[in-house]
Amino acid sequence: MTLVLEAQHINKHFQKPVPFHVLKDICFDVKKGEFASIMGKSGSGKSTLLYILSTMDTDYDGKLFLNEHLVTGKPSKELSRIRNKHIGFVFQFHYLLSEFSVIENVMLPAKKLGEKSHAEIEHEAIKKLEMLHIGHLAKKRANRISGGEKQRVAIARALINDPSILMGDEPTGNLDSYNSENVFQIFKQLKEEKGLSLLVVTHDMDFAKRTDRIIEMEDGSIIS
Ligand SMILES: Nc1ncnc2c1ncn2[C@@H]1O[C@H](COP(=O)(O)OP(=O)(O)OP(=O)(O)O)[C@@H](O)[C@H]1O
Repeated sequence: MTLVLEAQHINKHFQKPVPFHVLKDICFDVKKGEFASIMGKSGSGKSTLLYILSTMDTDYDGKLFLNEHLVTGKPSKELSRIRNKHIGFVFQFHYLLSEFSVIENVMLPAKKLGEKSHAEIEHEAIKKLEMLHIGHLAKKRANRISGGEKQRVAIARALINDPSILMGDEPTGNLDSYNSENVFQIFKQLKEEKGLSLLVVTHDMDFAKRTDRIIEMEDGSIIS
């Protein structure tokens, strides 16, 4: 079975304010089409791990593979390109550019990648927005839509380059139960219909128990 993501013996230390071994020999993988969640108490190292797995943090020991290629040690420019093309990221806060329209926000990562024409990117962005049932919001300014709609726009933006894996750091943490369920159903649909792999840090047990696998962390280690 194809491994989309593989972490081998990831260790990380913070030096300040005091030396601290924050991630201890983390080993796991995410298979193609798998929807996994990471749970654990506050401070157990979930976000620190996710930032390494998403290639945003390169200061660690161990090896990280994406689509079975080693990404550890690659130069930052190459990593940035790999990240933009292969990893979609959804945060607790949507980080949309409020002065831009919804569709402009969604198009940005594809513009940055620079592999398609403006018209092709626009067409893709409309498709993504329609898939998430927010096609009618395309021309609206990003600060003129609701919180739940903003998170769906952030998901459309994360999907614009057709990534291999979608990662989320508390993607429903700022949403009410209706919109949280909506996001869960979108993720499930992406897995089932597109074969997308998903890895989501969450505190929401109701969310996590419906994913394929819960990776539980405690004090910087995976305990189950
Ligand atoms: N830049 C940093 N320097 C030093 N220590 C840090 C730094 N960032 C995080 N930590 C510490 O590392 C530990 C893990 O933090 P992390 O944010 O990964 O936990 P978490 O499991 O995601 O927590 P939460 O659920 O509250 O978001 C915590 O003890 C935190 O205080």
